[in-house]
Amino acid sequence: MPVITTIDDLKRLHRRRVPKMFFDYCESGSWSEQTFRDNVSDFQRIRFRQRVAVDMSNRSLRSTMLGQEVAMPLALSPVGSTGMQNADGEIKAARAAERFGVPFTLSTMSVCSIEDVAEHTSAPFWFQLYVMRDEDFVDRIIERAKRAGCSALVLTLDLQLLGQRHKDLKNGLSTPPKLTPATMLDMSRRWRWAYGMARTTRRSFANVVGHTSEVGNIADLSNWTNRQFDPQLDWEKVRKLKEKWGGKFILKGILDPEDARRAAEVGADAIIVSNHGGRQLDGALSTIRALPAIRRAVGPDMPLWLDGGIRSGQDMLRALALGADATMIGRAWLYGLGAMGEAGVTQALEIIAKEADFTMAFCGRRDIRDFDASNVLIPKDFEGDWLGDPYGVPDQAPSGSGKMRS
Ligand SMILES: Cc1cc2nc3c(=O)[nH]c(=O)nc-3n(C[C@H](O)[C@H](O)[C@H](O)COP(=O)(O)O)c2cc1C
Ligand SMILES: O=C(O)C(=O)c1ccccc1
Repeated sequence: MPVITTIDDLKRLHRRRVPKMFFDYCESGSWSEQTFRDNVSDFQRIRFRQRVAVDMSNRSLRSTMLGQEVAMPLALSPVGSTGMQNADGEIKAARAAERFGVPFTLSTMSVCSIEDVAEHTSAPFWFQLYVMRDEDFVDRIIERAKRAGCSALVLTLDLQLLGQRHKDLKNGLSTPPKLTPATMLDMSRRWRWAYGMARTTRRSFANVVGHTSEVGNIADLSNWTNRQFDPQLDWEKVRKLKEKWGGKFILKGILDPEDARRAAEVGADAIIVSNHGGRQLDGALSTIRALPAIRRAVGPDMPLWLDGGIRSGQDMLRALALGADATMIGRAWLYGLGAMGEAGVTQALEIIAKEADFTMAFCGRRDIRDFDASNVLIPKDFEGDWLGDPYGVPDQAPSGSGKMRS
């Protein structure tokens, strides 16, 4: 058993313990994967300002998201098919998040159902909705999320079509997975994973199966879901869904300042700046580079959460410094889950918290809520210099001038 001290260590163990088909599913971006890579590498360009001889005792990572107290300003992003990375994965991840004190988001495309996760946790979680063509499906799943006590609806806007990921196509990834002699051999070699999957009955998209008469009878669930993603989603539908839900309403998948303004106009309680982890529009900006202009577009008071590319506590701080109020992680917790189940998700959260805590201290901050643009150095060309620039880069560099978001 290797010593685990970083998110990368968890990823290596995930790769070893989970069938290649599912590891690849987690680790892919669309097409050339440029945006997937940029999401991670653009963070590295932001440097910290080391400060000394500042009292570093009594530090706090605590913050709030939608008025809810959180152990650190970070939530678990929704990840479809989580229960295929590790048996009962959604329940394990939700429990790890609850124990740690950060929100968990359950994907529409989950293996464990909404009710099943609610039964195995006590803190309310958030439900992520994919808008499907079948309105009856959408109505009923919203009702189920309400009944299960979900405390916020996260509406994902960047998947009206499913992005093309070469690895998944080459691996023949589908639900249920295609079982060839090669994939079966691979699965049997990952004995921990296989043992877990053999013991559980949770092996398909439980939120969807049995929900309409169509699903449950068909052999290839993937086909049904891919056909169901709604290409006609528009802002009017978004507004109606907000009304239908009637509770805290979060919009996920915003990457453009114009769309961020629209999201604020329809009354989103929070906006998640996201490009779906580089899995949808390849060649789009990384989320950390898109963030400052989005903050300028929506003003200081709109809750903005950055999602995409976060692999350390340092990245979480960088996002806060560039204008986010909080952050979301996808793969970072999924690596933990694939590597070691619930304990792995907990370890991912502990790694991030520890890195953030030390980095904050070295920068002369004791309270994460005070970490801001004055704590980092941003390269002059960071926001780019694009032709016909909708991102409106200001002449004045934000660093050193106090909070970028105020
Ligand atoms: C394997 C995988 C499955 C995902 N499934 C969903 C999903 O069902 N719903 C959703 O809104 N986003 C989904 N996403 C996107 C994540 O919520 C999140 O935006 C992304 O992972 C953030 O990037 P990061 O992995 O670099 O943290 C998925 C991402 C991955 C890697
Ligand atoms: O893979 C994804 O990114 C995703 O969101 C999804 C789409 C369909 C089924 C499961 C997850």
